[in-house]
Amino acid sequence: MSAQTSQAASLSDVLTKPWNLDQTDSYMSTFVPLSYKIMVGYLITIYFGQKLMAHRKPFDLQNTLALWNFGFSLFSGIAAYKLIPELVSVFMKDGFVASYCQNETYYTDPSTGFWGWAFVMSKAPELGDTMFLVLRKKPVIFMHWYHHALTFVYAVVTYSEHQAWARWSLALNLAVHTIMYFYFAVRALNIQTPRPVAKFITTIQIVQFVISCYIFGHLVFIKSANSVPGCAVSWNVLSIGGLMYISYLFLFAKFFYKAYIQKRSPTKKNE
Ligand SMILES: CC(C)(COP(=O)(O)OP(=O)(O)OC[C@H]1O[C@@H](n2cnc3c(N)ncnc32)[C@H](O)[C@@H]1OP(=O)(O)O)[C@@H](O)C(=O)NCCC(=O)NCCSC(=O)CC(=O)O
Repeated sequence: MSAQTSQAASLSDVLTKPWNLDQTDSYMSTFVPLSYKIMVGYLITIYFGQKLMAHRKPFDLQNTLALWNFGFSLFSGIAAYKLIPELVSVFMKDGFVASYCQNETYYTDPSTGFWGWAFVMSKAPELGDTMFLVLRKKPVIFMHWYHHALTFVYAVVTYSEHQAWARWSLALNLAVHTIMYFYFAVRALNIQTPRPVAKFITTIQIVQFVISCYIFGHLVFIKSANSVPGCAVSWNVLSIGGLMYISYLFLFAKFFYKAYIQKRSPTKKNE
């Protein structure tokens, strides 16, 4: 094989050339290892960023943060609009199990393929959420940085391994994030919202993780018993994702208990 043909596709190839899964896979073959390095860089930046900010005044970034959050809310809304109809259509046509076992044209279709990939890639700039917390000298709770770091790497791996389950993961997360980022944008503008609004958002986050855990449990069973031949799921994703969703469910349930039952804000001081 010549050096030219073995060269991986670049980000601009994926963005500017017509959608081609082989090309995206080629790009992702370099992005997967890079995502682990980005995750480590992210954790180091939080650590040293907080140390650096310890003796400085917090930056006043209200408007930038509002714009940032509105941007993510809008992006999530558009991506949800592009991806959810495909989930509904597969669900109606082939049933619930098929919707997390069969890829169909999810990855090869130019619309769902691209928007699914765009969702995964958006997890990198989403790490910027934490930089706003650091620069504004707000507590960075364990649940926040753990969630951001792990979700990023997990999303990249899941997409790269063409998991049919991604269809659910993306639809759920995009729907929740459209509302959550809108809430954060409104809050960044210092607009007060009734407490039930936050409670509703935490609830839909928890519902998202309950559905994810249920599907994962079933996928473990399917994979172990090979009861659905050709089910597009790997042990790699089942093990990382399974542990991830169980831990998220636990952390968000604990957050719910603290914030809305004990009424002690978990984000106003470190846990
Ligand atoms: C209702 C929630 C969305 C938010 O609850 P909170 O108690 O944190 O809400 P709050 O209104 O008291 O305070 C929000 C504070 O966060 C600041 N803030 C603004 N934008 C933010 C952003 N993009 N990410 C994290 N924090 C942000 C606000 O300025 C405000 O600070 P101040 O008022 O002090 O100026 C909750 O369910 C939640 O997720 N809390 C965990 C915090 C978090 O980081 N969540 C996002 C990632 S989890 C996620 O994304 C799950 C998923 O995948 O669905």
